Amino acid sequence: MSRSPPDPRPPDAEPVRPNGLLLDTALQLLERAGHAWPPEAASDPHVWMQSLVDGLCTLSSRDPLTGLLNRRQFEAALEREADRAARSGDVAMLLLLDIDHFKRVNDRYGHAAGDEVIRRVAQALQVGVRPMDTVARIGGEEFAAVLPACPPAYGHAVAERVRRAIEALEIDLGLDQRLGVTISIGGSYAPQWVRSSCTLWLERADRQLYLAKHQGRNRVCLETPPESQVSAEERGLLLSPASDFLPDEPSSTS
Ligand SMILES: Nc1nc2c(ncn2[C@@H]2O[C@H](COP(=O)(O)OP(=O)(O)OP(=O)(O)O)[C@@H](O)[C@H]2O)c(=O)[nH]1
Repeated sequence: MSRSPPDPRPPDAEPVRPNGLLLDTALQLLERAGHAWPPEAASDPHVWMQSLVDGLCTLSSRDPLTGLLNRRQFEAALEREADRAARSGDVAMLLLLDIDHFKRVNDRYGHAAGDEVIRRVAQALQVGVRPMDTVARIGGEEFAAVLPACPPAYGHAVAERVRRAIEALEIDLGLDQRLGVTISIGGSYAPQWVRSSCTLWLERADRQLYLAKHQGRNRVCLETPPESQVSAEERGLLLSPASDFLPDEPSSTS
């Protein structure tokens, strides 16, 4: 006879009722976020459950204002990219982007206008990079992007393209009001062949962002890519098949 698993919660804890409070809360959250249920969800419980789970996953991984990834998910993506750069020797670039004088936008036009500016900047950033790049909103008016396979020869051009696209935005605030904003961008590269920490990678980009702000804003500052400390011979060893490292077969004539 099968027995139910032990309940680890204290004996006086409220029972978790799948159709009770928990579910109500989840449904309220989805409703507030404007979750779109597929029409079949009304008649098919599997579709309903899948849509519920998908909706909750989206809520926990995306920024509700812009739909971009949130900071937590971005850090996970950055970890994966740092690993890949260390293993493959691929050059990955990290960009940190911060809207200039954003406080003035809120103060002058109101918080709703500020939100609209954040949404439009997010859209411009998303379309300004490749589909393989990861873009996130990591703070109030701060964004980040990690761009795999982005060598220094292209890095500046890519960041400049994004900066110019945002500078060219004409943000419609209604009542015939149009607003332009600028953005400062700092960037750094993941060290190839060496597993560094994402914290250090972020700190280096943040230093460049500070420089961009300090030098007058509306500009791109990228660090000089770190010189690889790995020699060509070592790289060869890293890429060789594992069989190259097996000890030689003992000779039968010795
Ligand atoms: N509308 C809106 N404003 C936000 C949001 N999150 C943060 N902010 C505002 O963003 C502003 C950030 O201002 P600061 O950090 O002083 O920076 P700044 O005015 O952009 O100046 P610099 O970065 O130095 O160019 C603050 O006024 C915050 O209240 C949001 O989600 N919506």
